Amino acid sequence: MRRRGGGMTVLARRGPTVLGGLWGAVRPHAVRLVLAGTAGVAAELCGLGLVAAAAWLIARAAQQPTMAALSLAIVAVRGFALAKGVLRYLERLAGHDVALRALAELRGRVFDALAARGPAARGRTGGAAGLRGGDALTRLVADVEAVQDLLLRCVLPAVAAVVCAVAGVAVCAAAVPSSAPVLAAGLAVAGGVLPWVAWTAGARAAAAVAAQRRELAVRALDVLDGAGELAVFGAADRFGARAVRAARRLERAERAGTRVAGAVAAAGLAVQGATAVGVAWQATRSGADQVQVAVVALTALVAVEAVLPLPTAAQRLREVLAAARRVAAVLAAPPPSPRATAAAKVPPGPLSVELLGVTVAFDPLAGAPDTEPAGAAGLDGAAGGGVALDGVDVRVERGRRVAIVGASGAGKSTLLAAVTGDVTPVAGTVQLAGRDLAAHAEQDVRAAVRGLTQDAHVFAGTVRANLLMARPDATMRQLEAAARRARFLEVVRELPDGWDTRVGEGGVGLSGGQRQRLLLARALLADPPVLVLDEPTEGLDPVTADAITRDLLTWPGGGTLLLVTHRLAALGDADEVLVLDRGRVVQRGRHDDLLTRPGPYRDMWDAERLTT
Ligand SMILES: Nc1ncnc2c1ncn2[C@@H]1O[C@H](COP(=O)(O)OP(=O)(O)OP(=O)(O)O)[C@@H](O)[C@H]1O
Repeated sequence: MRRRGGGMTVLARRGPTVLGGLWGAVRPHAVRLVLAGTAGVAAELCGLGLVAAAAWLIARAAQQPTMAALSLAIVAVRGFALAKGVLRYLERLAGHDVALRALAELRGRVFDALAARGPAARGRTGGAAGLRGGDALTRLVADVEAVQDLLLRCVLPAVAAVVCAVAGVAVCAAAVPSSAPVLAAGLAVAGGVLPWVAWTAGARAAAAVAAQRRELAVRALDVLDGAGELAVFGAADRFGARAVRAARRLERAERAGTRVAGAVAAAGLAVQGATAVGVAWQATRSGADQVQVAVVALTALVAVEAVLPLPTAAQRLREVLAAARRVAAVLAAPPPSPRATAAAKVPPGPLSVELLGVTVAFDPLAGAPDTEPAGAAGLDGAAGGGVALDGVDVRVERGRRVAIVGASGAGKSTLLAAVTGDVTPVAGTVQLAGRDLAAHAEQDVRAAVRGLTQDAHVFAGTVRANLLMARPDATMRQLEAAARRARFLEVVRELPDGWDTRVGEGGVGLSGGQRQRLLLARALLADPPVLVLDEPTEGLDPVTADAITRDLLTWPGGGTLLLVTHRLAALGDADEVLVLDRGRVVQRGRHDDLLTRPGPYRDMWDAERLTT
C-alpha cells in the first residue's frame, strides 16, 4: 500500500527501511565513514575553539596583561587554526572516498539485482520488478548517484552540526552558565525549526518544479519529434508557443524554489546574529566581565553557523530519499520465480509446449505483469481490466507448426512471452517438454525457446556479426541458408560491403522491411528447439510475406514453431491455427476447416480478401 504524506514523521517511519537497504553498500567502508565523521566533528570543534580562544585573547590583550599570560592562548589559536585546515581536508578526503566506494558498491548491487531478474524485468512486457528499460537505467545511474549526497551533504554535516552545537552550549555553560539556554534556544530555531520549514516549503516547490519539468519535456518532445507533421499541418508556431509557455512556468517554479531557499538562508543568518546578541546581553546582565562576554558571543556565532547547513541538507534529503527509496525497492524486490534446485535437463530436438489454464494480468498503469494470485488480484475471470491471457489451455506437440492469429490486443504476443518465460502467469502453468518452465534452468529455457520478438534489436556492427550472435559457430553455408529463407540474401548482395556492411547505430540505414528480414534470418539461424516468431513478415509486401510464411510452415526439419501473424493467406500449411480474442482461444483447427465454419477466423479471412 502506498502512502502519501510530507513532514519529518514520514522520514522517521520510512527512513529505517530505506536506509537499511543502503547500509549494506556503506557497511564495508564503515571505518572510513567513522574517520570522515570524526575529522568533520574535530574540524568544527577546532573552529569553535579557535574563535573562543581568539575572542579570549583579543579581549584579554585589551587589558594589557603580561606576555606570559597570553602565550597559552596564542599557541591555542595557532594550533586550532592549523588543525582546522588539516582536519577539514581529511574529512573531505575520507568523506568523498567512502562516498565513491559506497557508490561503486551500490551500483554493483543494483546492477546485480536487475540482472538477476533477467530480461523479464526489463523487456517490453515488464517483469516481476516491473521496470521498464528507461526506469532501470535511471535507477542504476541517476538514483544511485543521488544517494552519495546522503553521506556527503546530509549525514556528515548533520553529525558535525550536532556535536558542534553541544560543544558550543558546553563552552557557554562553562564561561557564563546563564548564557547557555539562550544559545540552546537559538540552536533549536536554526537547527530544528528552519530545517523543518525548508523540508516542508521546499517539498512544495520541488514538486512544482518536477511537474513543470515533466510538462516542458513533453512539450519539447512534441515539437522535436513531430516537427515534420507540425510543419505540414501549420501547427508549428502553436506548439512552439506552448513549449515556450511551459518553459516560462518552469522558470517561475524554479524561482519560487530559489526564493524559499534564499528566505531560509536569510532567516538562518538573522537567527545567528540574534543568538549572538542575545547571548552577549544575557552574559552582561548576569555580571560577566568583558572577556567572558566576548567568548560566549563569538562561541554562539560559530555554534549557530555550524547548524546553518542543516536547512539545505533537509531540502536535499527530501530529493535523496526519493532516489534512495527507488534504489532500495530494486535491492529489496523478491527474486524471480523460484527455480528447482536440481533443474530438469531440456532434451534436444523439437519440444512440446503446453499452456495449462494460463492467465496473465498486467497492471494497466505500471505496465508490468501483476504477480498476485488471481483471487488476490481481484480478477473476475473475464478478459479486460489488465488481463491479457485468460485461462488459456493449449498443447502443441513437438515439431508441430502452429499459427496464432487474432485482432490487435488479443494477447498473441503475451502468449509467446509466457512461453519464453518473459512474463509469469498469475494462474496456470507453462510446460516445456512435459515439465514446468520453472523446473528448468532459466538459461536452458532461454536457449531452447527463442526467435523474433516485436522489440528485437539490430546491433551496431556488421551484418554478419548481427546474424552470428544467434549462432557464433555457424558456417557461411548456414548463414546464407538462413538469409535465403528470410529473403535477406538479396538485401545483403545489394549492400555496399555485403556481409561486412555495418548496420545499426552509426551504420547503413536499413528500411523497415530489410531490418525485419535481418532479424528473421537471425532467428532462423539460431534454429532453437522451439522457434517463436512474432509477426516476422511485418512491413513486407504481401507476396513476399506469404512466400516467407509458407516456407516457415513447410521447411523440413527445425523445431516446434509458434508463429504470430496477421496474414492468413499462407496459413493453409499450418498444422493448427489458434484464434485468440480478448485473451481467450476462441477457435482452433486447420485453416481450411476454420474457413468452413462461421466465426472470427472466417470474418478475418473475408476482411483480408477484401483489402487485398
Ligand atoms: N507491458 C504491458 N503493460 C500493460 N499492458 C500490456 C502490456 N503488454 C501487453 N499489454 C496488454 O495486454 C493485451 C494483449 O497485448 P498483446 O501485445 O499480447 O496483444 P497482441 O495480440 O500481440 O496485439 P498486436 O497484434 O497489436 O501486437 C493488450 O490489451 C495490451 O494492452
